[in-house]
Amino acid sequence: MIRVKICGLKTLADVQAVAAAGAAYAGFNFFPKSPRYVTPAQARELALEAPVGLAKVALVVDATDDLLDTLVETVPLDMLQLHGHESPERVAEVRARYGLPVMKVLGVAGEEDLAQILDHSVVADQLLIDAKAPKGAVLPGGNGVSFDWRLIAGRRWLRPWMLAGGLTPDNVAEAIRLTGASQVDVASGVESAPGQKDALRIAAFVRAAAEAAPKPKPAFVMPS
Ligand SMILES: O=C(O)c1ccccc1N[C@@H]1O[C@H](COP(=O)(O)O)[C@@H](O)[C@H]1O
Repeated sequence: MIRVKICGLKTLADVQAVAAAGAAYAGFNFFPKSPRYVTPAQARELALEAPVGLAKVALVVDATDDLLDTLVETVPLDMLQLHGHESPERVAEVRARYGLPVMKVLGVAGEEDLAQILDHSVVADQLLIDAKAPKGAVLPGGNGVSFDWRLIAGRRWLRPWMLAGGLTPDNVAEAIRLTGASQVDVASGVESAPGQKDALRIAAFVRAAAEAAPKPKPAFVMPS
């Protein structure tokens, strides 16, 4: 089974579309420059509407303890997604301070970016392997940019991981087959305009990911 995270939900209709499609994670974005930004109070209202079983993830970028304190006190959360330049030491600190699972995002553009994944896999609960943001981009993620998936084909890490970066309903199946990902994350690829989620694209994305899941091998039957 492929677990899908839809990131950057802003409305109740978004939460309903994500739940109806069968996604596993709903992401709320607390990076103020993002077109997907929500305030802690808005996220609280949305998170309270999420059905049981839909994990609520807070996306933050180099967040201060003050922001994290506010989020954890305001929003019922299941996971923190650290999408900035957080060091392994900071990841460990956040984990210890809040007692929530932490997913650390690592940006990949080339082979040289793979070592950092190993460093973080010792401390994070999950890893999110995303494309590195293009030079000069305002957003550190959510740019609809992919990396060369062959760089991580067949690789395994110590922790559960997700693939992100430029995924869409049209390419997610190929991305899963090439990388062996069992979890995928998308923001812009299921939108009709920046920050505007599209329920049909969300459903198509989750369906395409599910169809790409490796099929269980039939049991071997001894010929008589
Ligand atoms: O989506 C954003 O606006 C965003 C802002 C700041 C950091 C991360 C952000 N999004 C994350 O990036 C991945 C990939 O996005 P995309 O699918 O390529 O648009 C996304 O899944 C979010 O976790």
